[in-house]
Amino acid sequence: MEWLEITVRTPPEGVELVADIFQEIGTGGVVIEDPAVIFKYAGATCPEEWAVPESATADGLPRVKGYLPADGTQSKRLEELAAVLARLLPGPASAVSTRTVSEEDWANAWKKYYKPVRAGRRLVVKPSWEDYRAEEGDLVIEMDPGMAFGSGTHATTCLCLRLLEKYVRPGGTVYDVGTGSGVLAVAAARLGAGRVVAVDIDPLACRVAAGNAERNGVAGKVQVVQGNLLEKVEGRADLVVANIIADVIAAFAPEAAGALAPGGVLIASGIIEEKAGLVVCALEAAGLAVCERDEEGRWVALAARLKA
Ligand SMILES: C[S@@+](CC[C@H](N)C(=O)[O-])C[C@H]1O[C@@H](n2cnc3c(N)ncnc32)[C@H](O)[C@@H]1O
Repeated sequence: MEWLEITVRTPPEGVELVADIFQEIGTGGVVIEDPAVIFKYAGATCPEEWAVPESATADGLPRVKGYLPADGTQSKRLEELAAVLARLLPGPASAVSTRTVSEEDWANAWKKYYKPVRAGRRLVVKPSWEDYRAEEGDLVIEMDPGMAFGSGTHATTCLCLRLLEKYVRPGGTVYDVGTGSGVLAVAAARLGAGRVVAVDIDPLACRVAAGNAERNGVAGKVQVVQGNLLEKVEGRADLVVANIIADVIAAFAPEAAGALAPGGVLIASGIIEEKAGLVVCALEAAGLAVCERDEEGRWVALAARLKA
């Protein structure tokens, strides 16, 4: 099915009005891209996590987008929109542009950029729809991340996979906190962990993670739990891995330390380099000694052992 994407650039005070007009001409939901909001949140967390197209912030003006089915009635409704806009928001400040998007392309566009990636010495993460000829010794993990984070290609995930190769012990228990697609939980199980608990706060991620555990033949080892950090998980693990963001990791350090068996290891990722010091301090305060630091670009991952 094809859709007409209508974009109206407007001064901030026009955003609500344009959104109302879209509702009136029957676009259903609207998308608002407001540079002020984007910068507020991107600045407060870290810009690398926000894949914001440059066009969305180029002139500092908000954009309101609505979608109409490209079914032959769209020209009439576009005319209505132009007439109402001219009346209510006169002047060059509000500009309308359109493009046709196909639902199929839209839902699947990301797939063409997702190719098998090697992380570490043995692990290879491959999309479920791609062929890959495994080399001797490869541990191939098949992923379909859907809408969940964790295709395996992000630097923060690769860092975790590399550290998992070093720290997973055969038969050990692993907690994967913020499992997303389940990529790290599946990797831990394939690397020989005896039991893996994969937790995510997002129910959609939990469904995707369970599907990926099944796809990789490790559903019997991987228990998926929906919950906040380790609130719903009892007992101790030999390894806890958490790829979230620096502030969450720092706050989570005492809970992680409490969930580790003596000598157990926390692998923490999703840490932008400016915040690595803050995380190291939090880990040490929680009784964890940093034993390894790995980096990719501006991302840092840490392995820290619970002091005996
Ligand atoms: C950056 S993704 C990591 C996904 C995957 N583990 C990977 O390494 O590619 C972070 C995940 O943490 C989850 N998350 C964020 N805050 C959480 C919390 N307080 N408790 C559990 N999961 C959380 C998010 O829903 C998201 O799926």
